[in-house]
Amino acid sequence: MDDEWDDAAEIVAPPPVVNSYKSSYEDSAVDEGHSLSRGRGFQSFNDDEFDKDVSGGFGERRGRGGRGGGRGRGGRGGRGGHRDFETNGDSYGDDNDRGDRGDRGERGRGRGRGGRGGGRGGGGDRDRGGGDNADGEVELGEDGEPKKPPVTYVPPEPSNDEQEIFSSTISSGINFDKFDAIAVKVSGENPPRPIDSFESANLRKYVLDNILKSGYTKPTPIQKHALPIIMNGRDLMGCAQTGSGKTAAFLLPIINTLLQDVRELIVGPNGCAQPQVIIVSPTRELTLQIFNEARKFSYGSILKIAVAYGGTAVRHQGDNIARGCHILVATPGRLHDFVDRSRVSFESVRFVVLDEADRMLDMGFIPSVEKMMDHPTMVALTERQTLMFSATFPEDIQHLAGRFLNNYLFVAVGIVGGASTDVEQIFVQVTKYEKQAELKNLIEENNGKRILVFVETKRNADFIAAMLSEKQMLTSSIHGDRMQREREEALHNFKSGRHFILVATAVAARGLDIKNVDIVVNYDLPKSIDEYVHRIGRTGRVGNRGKAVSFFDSDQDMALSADLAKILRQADQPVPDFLQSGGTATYKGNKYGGSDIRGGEMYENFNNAASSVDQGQEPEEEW
Ligand SMILES: Nc1ncnc2c1ncn2[C@@H]1O[C@H](COP(=O)(O)OP(=O)(O)OP(=O)(O)O)[C@@H](O)[C@H]1O
Repeated sequence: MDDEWDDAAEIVAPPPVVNSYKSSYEDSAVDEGHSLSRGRGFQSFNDDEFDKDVSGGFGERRGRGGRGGGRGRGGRGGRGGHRDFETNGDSYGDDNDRGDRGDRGERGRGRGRGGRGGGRGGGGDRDRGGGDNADGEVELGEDGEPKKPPVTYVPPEPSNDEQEIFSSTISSGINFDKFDAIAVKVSGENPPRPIDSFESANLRKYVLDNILKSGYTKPTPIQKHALPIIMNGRDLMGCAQTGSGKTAAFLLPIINTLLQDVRELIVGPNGCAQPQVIIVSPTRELTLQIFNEARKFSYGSILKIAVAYGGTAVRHQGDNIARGCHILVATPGRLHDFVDRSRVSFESVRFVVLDEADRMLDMGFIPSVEKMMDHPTMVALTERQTLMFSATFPEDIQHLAGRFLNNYLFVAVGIVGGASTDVEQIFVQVTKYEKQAELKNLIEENNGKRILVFVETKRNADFIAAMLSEKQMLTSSIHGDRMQREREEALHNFKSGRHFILVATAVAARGLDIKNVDIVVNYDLPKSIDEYVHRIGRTGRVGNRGKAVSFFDSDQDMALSADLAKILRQADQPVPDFLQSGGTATYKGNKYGGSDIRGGEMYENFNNAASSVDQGQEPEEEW
């Protein structure tokens, strides 16, 4: 179908929006989401059409039909008015998600979970399957397959209220100044000198003003190094502990460069937008968060920021993007949807950022990243800057990363893959039968504290949330089987304090910056140490103290014990006896600021890394 847009590169300013999360989320009706596209000289995306014939390629294996009704999600009946377990837990789901999550892929270690067994491919985010109607019955299409309703969810418009925009920051805590004592290792050719202060960083006024409005008084170590490196045109692989300001470390210099050296915003023929910055991250919620951070740091400037992530109406995002954007923040699946439709191309790219880069380069997401980096329209490696950030960066993944980087600098603040020392890590030895009672006790003892509970399966997330809600403990849940509206609502409820407990799968493990998370509970421990580090990093951010309580079940978790013991020792925390005898650690972080794989010795894992990618496994986007 011919769905040409206006050829003109004319940019129409987006309409002012006043919507807040509150008002939008409290309206449970599904918004058709057409409003922005009408009468503005742009031809809109047609969601139905978009959904129908997106073809091959990694990004768009969205697998909508397969998930939804086919798996008998009858248990989700009543989702329309569902309010996150305030009434009762009606969403047990019934996917066999133990198996689904088999190839979590962290560090390619696998830990014996095995692969998923095909059929659910997807190079990035995947729009939610439909197929089950409100009564939990499966609607079949002409082909007998579960019918795919178009995704109609239009997320709330971001606020334009200055106060709201700048209120997202977590205030720095008492240990913020201790960041400066952390050893920093910089390697690579001719690194520029780190900055001492934002004021001395040669930033443009807009940027500096926005930093001050954000309440930042001095840069964190990763910011001290990353700002001059990026502003000097260099590629960077940056590793620093969770909650230490990596987002601003790349956004500030990028925004500064865009404002310093302004280039025309190009919207090519047929409304194909040519963003100057592409930022990809592995989850929808993190993508949205980075989008809001980019809006914050560019507030008041001419820069246009757009966002693209799955589970939402394509038309709405497409229309925004088609107005032209300097910065596009996206999940890989939705990004490729737009690229394959020639709605986005990479000709004008100046910066490519992989946030949570080790995840983006693990065997699940690497096909999407390769597809983007090797895309015919992508600017050559030497003509763009490529930036990668994460708190964990296994050496095998660093090797893969090298192919996308040009003479890069490597900055490691503290131990690569180490846990934030501001998080007190407590372990409780339990059997699986004791976990529920243990969790209830913990919540009762910490009445009024904000608690983020991680579980391994989507089913368990729903089950635990329902169980707690029945006990009058207001709880939300977030996982890959919930609709995007529900996911955002759950996160909003938790962030706003409406619900004090959020039960989550690994979908919430990385990057999310939520104020006042007092305790992270690992109800189930993850299978990889990296994920453990990211999960507990949802608390204890920017110098605030946090606490993580992990239920250790010897029958399930023994394989992780040596890595856990090592992480604890590195953080100078006591190691319980039951973690002492757990075999060999796989995690290689050392006490001296981590390592740049170009140093030599670490090439040993290279072959393993390459072969795991060759298997072409899908990413675990449906955590
Ligand atoms: N220089 C600073 N001064 C005070 N607060 C800061 C500073 N830089 C960042 N922050 C705040 O610190 C919090 C954590 O930052 P951010 O989310 O970028 O951490 P991160 O290192 O990316 O963590 P993760 O590894 O979990 O993704 C945010 O609320 C951010 O606004």
